[in-house]
Amino acid sequence: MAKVLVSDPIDQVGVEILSQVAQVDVKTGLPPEELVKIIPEYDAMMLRSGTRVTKEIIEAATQLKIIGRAGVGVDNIDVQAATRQGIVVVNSPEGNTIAAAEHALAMMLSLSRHIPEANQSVKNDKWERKRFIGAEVYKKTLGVVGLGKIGSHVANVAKSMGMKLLAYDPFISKERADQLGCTLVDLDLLFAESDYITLHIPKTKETTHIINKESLSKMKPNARIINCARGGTIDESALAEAIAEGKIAGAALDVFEEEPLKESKLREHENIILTPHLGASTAEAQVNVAVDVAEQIRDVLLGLPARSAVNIPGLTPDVMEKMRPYLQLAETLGNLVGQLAGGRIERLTVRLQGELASTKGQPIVVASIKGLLSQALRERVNYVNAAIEAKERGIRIIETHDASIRDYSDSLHLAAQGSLGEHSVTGALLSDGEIRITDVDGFPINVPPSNYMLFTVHRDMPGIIGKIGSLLGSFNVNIASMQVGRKIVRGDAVMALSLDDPLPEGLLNEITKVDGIRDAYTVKL
Ligand SMILES: NC(=O)c1ccc[n+]([C@@H]2O[C@H](COP(=O)([O-])OP(=O)(O)OC[C@H]3O[C@@H](n4cnc5c(N)ncnc54)[C@H](O)[C@@H]3O)[C@@H](O)[C@H]2O)c1
Ligand SMILES: O=C(O)[C@H](O)COP(=O)(O)O
Repeated sequence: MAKVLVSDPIDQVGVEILSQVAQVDVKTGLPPEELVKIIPEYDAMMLRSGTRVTKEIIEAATQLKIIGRAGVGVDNIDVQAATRQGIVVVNSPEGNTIAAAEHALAMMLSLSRHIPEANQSVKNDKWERKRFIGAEVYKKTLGVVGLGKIGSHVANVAKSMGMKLLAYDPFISKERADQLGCTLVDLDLLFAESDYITLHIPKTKETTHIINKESLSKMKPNARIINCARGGTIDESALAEAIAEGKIAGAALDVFEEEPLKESKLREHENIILTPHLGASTAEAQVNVAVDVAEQIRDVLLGLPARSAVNIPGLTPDVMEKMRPYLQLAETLGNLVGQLAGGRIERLTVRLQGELASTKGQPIVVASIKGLLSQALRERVNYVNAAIEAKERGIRIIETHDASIRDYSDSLHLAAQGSLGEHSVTGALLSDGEIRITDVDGFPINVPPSNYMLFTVHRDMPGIIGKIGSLLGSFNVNIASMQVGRKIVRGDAVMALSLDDPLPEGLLNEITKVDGIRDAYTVKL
């Protein structure tokens, strides 16, 4: 039975789903060295932001097939290392959207009305009504940085509270911003005009310290900042300083450069509200993310695709289901052309032909690469790491689309340029989904792929087919089917044989010695 390690607290419903297919061990708060020690036993891992899945842990994870993040952010996982090792990383992109948005809104209102301090004051037996004069958000300007799922929900609610909305998100269209009632502006204008600034961005190179000493100096003295997105997007010491000097009015932070928060000046100011990364911590969100991710882990352990894999973009279950026959075709052709080309492959061209040309090529390209590398890497190559493995081997991938119809309404053409020369193959699907190899090196044929195949390039002359047949017979190799493709009579031709048995050692060499044979290749599909 498969084994799943749950290394952060998740809702019990997730554990129940995983238990349908696996032994589930819930071991939270393990130090990294302990994780490195135990991870080789596990097929899957499920976590939240509390576990750092480092390169060392991934390299020790020899059985691991999937890492499930019960939440959105995967910045605590070395996704690159996982991808290289063919481990799928999945998350729950929407399970905690509402929880995080509501936390940001709660932070904004708490800041405006001094709720945490007022609460503390009453609990300390005081009644300080004058001390806690607040500010209304009605008719104030909210600057939303990052207008994705959470930013959009915050904008929607803020609009209904009568706020004016500015937004900065270089990847969002004006139409989308208009729909949400937001005016898209540049960052400097957003900083200068906003009374409240809320961050809903991932931490990237561009967003690291997007709020810093300089941007803080552009803000209004009454500006209040909310960060329920990611630590590191704000320069915390610059923020503490700006608030201490009265340059801005306050901040509410749920996420920090280092978590848990260590010694920090942020703790010193009354008008800074701090929560311990609680954005996703609602009962509802925890059920949503646990179900979403546990189901994906269960599916992957059952050999099914995951719906939100962050490192197999575009290969959702829908796409996999619809494209399955074409992915199989691409893998078969990739495997075939890789073996025909032999040696070191330098370039793979994938051409989607006929009606297939209108399809998104990426899944087919990935499947072609997987097939191409399968002889060298066996089960180590999968949809997750195929592209990265090709890149690391210096294989240039070219994807082209050609809508002109040939013999089949749609077909796939692969050409591999290698250290030993260039070879190409074309294949198509019959109406029942069966694969046909329809062309090898420009010679038309029509053969189904089979486990053991022999391809020869020879002079089209009498007797040659008989000689090959007798030679195979003398080695007790049974021919299941045979086809010859030629362009002109008595010119060059290609022979494709499907064999019931593998070629015995030395036979290929004998075949190449037959008069008229130019080349011979054995292939195992
Ligand atoms: N505090 C929490 O507990 C909690 C909970 C959930 C999500 N989050 C975090 O909130 C953030 C937003 O999550 P989401 O689900 O809305 O993600 P999302 O992907 O839907 O939205 C992110 C938006 O940021 C935009 N963006 C990217 N780079 C940008 C840049 N340089 N400048 C401006 N905008 C940029 C993107 O275009 C996108 O629209 C993530 O970092 C996520 O990890 C935190
Ligand atoms: O990225 C996320 O989903 C949030 O940061 C939530 O993190 P958590 O699952 O550790 O609460």
